Amino acid sequence: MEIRARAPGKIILCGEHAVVHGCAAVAASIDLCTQVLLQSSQDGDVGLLQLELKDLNLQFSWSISRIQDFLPSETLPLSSSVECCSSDMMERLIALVAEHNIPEANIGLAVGVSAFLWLYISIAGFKTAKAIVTSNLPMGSGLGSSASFCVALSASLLALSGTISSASDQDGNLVLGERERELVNRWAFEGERIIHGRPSGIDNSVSTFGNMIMFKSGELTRIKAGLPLKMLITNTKVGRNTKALVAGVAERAGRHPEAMSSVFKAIDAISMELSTIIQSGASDDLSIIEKEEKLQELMEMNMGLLQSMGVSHASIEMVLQTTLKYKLTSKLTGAGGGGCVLTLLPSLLPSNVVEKVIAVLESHGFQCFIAAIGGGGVEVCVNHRL
Ligand SMILES: Nc1ncnc2c1ncn2[C@@H]1O[C@H](COP(=O)(O)OP(=O)(O)O)[C@@H](O)[C@H]1O
Ligand SMILES: C[C@@](O)(CCOP(=O)(O)O)CC(=O)O
Ligand SMILES: [Mg+2]
Repeated sequence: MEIRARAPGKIILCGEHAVVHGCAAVAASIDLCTQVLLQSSQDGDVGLLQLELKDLNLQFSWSISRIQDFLPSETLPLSSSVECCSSDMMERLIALVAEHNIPEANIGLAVGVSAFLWLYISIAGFKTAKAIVTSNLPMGSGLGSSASFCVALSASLLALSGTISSASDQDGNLVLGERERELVNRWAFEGERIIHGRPSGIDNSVSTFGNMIMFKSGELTRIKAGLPLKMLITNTKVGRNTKALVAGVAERAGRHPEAMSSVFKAIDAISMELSTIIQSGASDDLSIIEKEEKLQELMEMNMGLLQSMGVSHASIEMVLQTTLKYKLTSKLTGAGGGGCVLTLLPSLLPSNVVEKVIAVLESHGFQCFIAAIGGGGVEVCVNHRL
């Protein structure tokens, strides 16, 4: 049997970090994704669990009996009853991963590989298989590579275990119902927990369900954009780690509870207003230009509040200043501390201005692209004949 799953990355239009503290945030899927190819029963590889991270040219392999010796197996696999990874289990997973020498430059991968092992064993049990992962999402840049990795893995493993077994459409993709997507999402959240420490759940939700969502206290509301949105994404290429940044914000909130709670509350109000504007249709009293101006103002306010949380970075400030010279508004997206920055491209902006701003940003060593926003969520395709 061969299973393919693909899950999109995301941009957060408003509300990152505050969403971890129960406030509203707005996110949309983008057309960059992580793909997992899961091959069960490889000839000659019986008794092995293999993980190949193709883009990084890294391979991991464990004998199933070694994993069984290492992990308490009484309750596994769990597949339809989602459970979180205990701290004892986490320590064992880290020890299993540490048996492989991960290059120092990729050391952040250790938690991703631990999440793989946890999801694999919890959902599929001790089966022989090989997972080949590819992604065109920059890793650790704020575009939700961790969530799309966990969503694609969870979906493929739930299909392998037979827990999700819907009919296929004409392209061979499983037609996933709401409950099946919900199960994928819950497992992916447990994977995100291993990578992020304290995720809000917004990234795995938008990767699972796609399109545009508002997310608050674990509740997802779908948003139908009535306004065409075009965003330039600038990757500063400054590496950072979501777990550390989220923990830093929590520590600041611990030191200044009243002030930080006001910051979070302001962001909540900004997210609500932003989602109302995005959803308003063409028949609304305000013209598209007026709506875009409001969005720019809200993005600017959100960025100011993110600065007050301590998650900006010199590279992000450089993008803000550069785009401001062209009267364009930008804000960081994701956890900040480097990573990616969004710039709203208003509908009447001449294309030569976009070209000029991209040229200046790229001359600083940044990488710019325009991603399509709001495509579908996770897709799974099962081939029983292989
Ligand atoms: N394709 C992948 N293979 C293995 N691990 C991955 C992959 N994509 C993401 N990860 C894990 O997620 C981490 C990056 O997640 P994070 O810091 O949340 O940034 P982001 O989600 O914005 O890309 C990586 O260090 C790695 O542990
Ligand atoms: C900072 C946060 O709001 C988003 C993190 O996104 P990313 O991992 O940087 O793509 C954390 C979360 O919501 O779990
Ligand atoms: Mg992440």
